[in-house]
Amino acid sequence: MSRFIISSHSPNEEGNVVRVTPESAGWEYVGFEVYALTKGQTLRKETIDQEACLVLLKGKANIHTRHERWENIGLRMDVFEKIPPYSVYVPSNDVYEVQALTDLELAVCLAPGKGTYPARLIPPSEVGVEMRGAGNIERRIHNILPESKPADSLLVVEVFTPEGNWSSYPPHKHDQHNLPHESYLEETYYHQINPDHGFMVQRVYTDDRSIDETMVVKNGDVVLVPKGYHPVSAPPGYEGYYLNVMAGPVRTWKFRNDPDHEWVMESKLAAKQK
Ligand SMILES: O=C[C@H](O)[C@@H](O)[C@H](O)CC(=O)O
Repeated sequence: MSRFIISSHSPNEEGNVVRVTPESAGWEYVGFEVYALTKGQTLRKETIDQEACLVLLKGKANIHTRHERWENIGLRMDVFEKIPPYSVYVPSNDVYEVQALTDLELAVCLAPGKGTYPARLIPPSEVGVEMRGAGNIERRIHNILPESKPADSLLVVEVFTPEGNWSSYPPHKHDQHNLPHESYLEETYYHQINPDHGFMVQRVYTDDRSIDETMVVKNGDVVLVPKGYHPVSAPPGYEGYYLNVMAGPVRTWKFRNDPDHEWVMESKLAAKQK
């Protein structure tokens, strides 16, 4: 098993099925958790020194923070409905309580917080939707918490890769603090697959090939991307979903394509124009 794959497990007593901390990942910024809560179950956490983006992957909930409450939020009952999710942004030094109104799958995206912004609801209407690429590198993007929306560190996005297509392609990286050309962002991929017995292929590799791992990813796996390029491929018959969390010293997404392969994007876009 690759050192970059963290597999989900059955829910523990608080419903947690996977947890990545900066310490467990061996990096500084990104944390990530997924909870599978049954109807009526409650999860309560303090954010302390981290900001959080609570993404309702599927199901409905009441969510309260220290000063705010949102009742009966949630729309999709499966990520592959491909409708943008409800999310809640919670700053550091706050607390959140999630009451599951249905069986609920909740992603908790974490990064260092300074308490700059108040807790807020991010409804589906505020999630930017775009189709990126063309042909067999076209994919659907839901920009849940992009750098155009306020947060201290977090960037959160979800991606749908059609069967037989590639995403995060041409391969790109963001592992150098070299603005304005490139930003240093740690990244997690939380994968789901439809149908769920399928697999995805993800490669993580660096220019010097000091890292070069090609992984078979199962439903519910988290892939850590500490550095390097990180393309994803969906085999025929299997649609891929992943939720990305990114964070680093500066909250901006400036990536560099692998120069060997960046011609592919222009080629596919040109072919689409014909
Ligand atoms: O750096 C961002 C992540 O790799 C993905 O969100 C990627 O950009 C998704 C895509 O372009 O297919």
